[in-house]
This record gives sequence, structure tokens and C-alpha cells, in this order.
Amino acid sequence: MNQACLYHRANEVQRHDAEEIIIEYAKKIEWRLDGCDALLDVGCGSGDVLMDFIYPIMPKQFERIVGTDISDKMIKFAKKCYNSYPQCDFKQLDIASEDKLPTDLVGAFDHVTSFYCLHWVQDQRQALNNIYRLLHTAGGDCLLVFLAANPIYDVYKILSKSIKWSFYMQDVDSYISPLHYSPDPQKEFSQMLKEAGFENLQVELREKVYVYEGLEILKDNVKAVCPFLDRIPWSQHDDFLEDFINIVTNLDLRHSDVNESIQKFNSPYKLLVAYAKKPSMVPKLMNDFITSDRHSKNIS
Ligand SMILES: C[S@@+](CC[C@H](N)C(=O)[O-])C[C@H]1O[C@@H](n2cnc3c(N)ncnc32)[C@H](O)[C@@H]1O
Ligand SMILES: CC(C)=CCC/C(C)=C/CC/C(C)=C/C(=O)O
Repeated sequence: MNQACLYHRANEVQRHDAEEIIIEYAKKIEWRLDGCDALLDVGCGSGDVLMDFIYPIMPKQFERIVGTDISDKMIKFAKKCYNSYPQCDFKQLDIASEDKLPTDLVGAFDHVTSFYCLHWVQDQRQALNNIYRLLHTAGGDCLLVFLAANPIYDVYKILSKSIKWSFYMQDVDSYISPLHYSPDPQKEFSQMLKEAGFENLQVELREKVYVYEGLEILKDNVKAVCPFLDRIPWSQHDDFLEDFINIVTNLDLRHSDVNESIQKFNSPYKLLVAYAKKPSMVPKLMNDFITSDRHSKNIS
């Protein structure tokens, strides 16, 4: 997904989920006593979730916020929108990269957050190892929120088998959340967090349903995230979306209230919410000195 402007206009589900979870987790995050927190966001996209919901809960004199994304277009868009915010920067970064991370980012953050990104990442183990390395050696925490399952993946899979669309969707599996078919996403992701070295895990799987209040709203949301449209000639986009909606109907995801004048669609999905801490790697005496700067902020 590269269309920053489109995503910025059609991301209400993502914004709704992020806001709800940030309000809930703001009090669990281990803020520094000196208030000089540094936070890196993974897969910030157009930047609005980071700046609308994380920025306001940061301590007043925070050190820095860095939004990162694999997409250069997203980073350019976010930079343009939020260049007037002091101490905030946006950088291109592939969180699943096996290459060395930029040295100015390694061990430089108290907190790593990520919303609606990790379902795009097939190698989540590598991503977690990198997130671990971004956090301070003296410890830090992360809040990671992503789709474990979503009906959009079932629709993609069906479309990818059709004669009409298979040519454009040969790599469909690389766009399906790695946990979509998992019998126990919570257990699987907890195991990955532990293997990466995280402790004090709090991993939940939230089963949710979002109702799209109209055909055009659903189509706009699909257009904003569907990676295949970039490859399909523009003249065939309407046809693709029509086939998409027909499959949604066959999967029985049409809202049952037939008296409504507008068509509504149910999207039952599973959201994985994980909070975890990186333990301190520095010797105890030095650690007491460094971590005396940390505490949990209670926000009522
Ligand atoms: C659905 S958007 C989420 C944006 C924002 N966090 C939000 O909540 O609205 C997912 C973002 O993850 C980015 N992304 C996908 N794979 C990534 C990777 N390997 N490393 C960093 N970002 C990635 C995409 O470019 C996209 O901007
Ligand atoms: C009913 C149905 C198939 C709804 C799909 C809704 C939709 C647009 C889901 C997007 C999921 C996704 C990959 C979001 C994202 O990464 O931001």
C-alpha cells in the first residue's frame, strides 16, 4: 500500500481501533520519570494515528518521536503533513529487514509502537528482533496492534483462484496476515515475543465486528489497502471491486437488515494486541541509576 492520500481518507476502522487501545494502554506504558521519552512507531503510514493519538499522550518535554514506514511515499506524505511538529521526524525503514538497522536508531528508544502494520510483515520473527534492538539496552516497552484475521484475506484468496484475476494475484499469500490461519494466534505470537527476548507479556486476541455503512464506504476502504489494484489496469478496477463485493455477499457478510435503504456489510475480524517489555541488559547497580528514570503514568 502506497497511496498515502487514499489511506488518509479511508482509515476509520484503523483509527478507531488505535484510539481505543492507546487510551487503554497509556497508563500501562512505562514512562520515564524525567519525561524525556523517545518513541518509535513502526509502519506509521500517513502518520495521522501517531500524531493524533500518541503525540498527545507523550510527556510534555519528550525527547523525540520517530515515525517509520517501508514506503517512501508514506514517509514523504507524513513529513509534509507534520513538519511543523517539533521533535518529530519520519524515516523510511523496513522493520523486517535482515540488514543492519540504522545506527542512530539502534538502542535509542524507550518505546516502540505499531498499529495495523505487522499483518503486512511475513517474517514477524525478524521484525520482533529488530523492534527489540531499537529499544534501549537499559530496557523499554512495546505496544503492537495488528490483524490476526480478517475476511478480506478470504476474499483475496478466492479472487486469486479466478481466471480473471489470478495473473495479478500470484503472490497473494505474501499479503495475508501470517496468523490468519493460526488456530491460536495469541499463543503463537507470545512464543515469538519470548524468543525475541521480551518479558512481562500481555497478549490479547480481540474478536471484533465492524459494520461498513454503505457499499461505497466498503469499496473506498478496500481501495485504500488492496495491494493488487496497483497492478491491475485502471480501466478494470470497477470490475475487480464488483467481483470483490459479490464474494463478500457469497460469504454471507451482507448485513442482515434488508429493510435498510443502504447496503451494509459486516466485517468480523481478530485484532492482536500485545504489550511487552525488553529487560534491562545493563549491570544491576548501573541499571538502578538509569531506570530510576522510569515509572508507569496513571491516567484516569
Ligand atoms: C495499514 S497501514 C497502518 C498505518 C498506521 N499505523 C495506522 O494505524 O493508520 C500499514 C503500514 O505498514 C507499512 N508497512 C508494511 N510493511 C512494512 C514493513 N516491513 N516495515 C515497515 N512498514 C511496513 C505500510 O507501508 C503501511 O504504511
Ligand atoms: C467485509 C470485508 C471483506 C471487509 C474488508 C474490510 C477491509 C477494508 C479490511 C482491510 C484490512 C486491512 C488489511 C487493513 C489495513 O492494513 O489497514
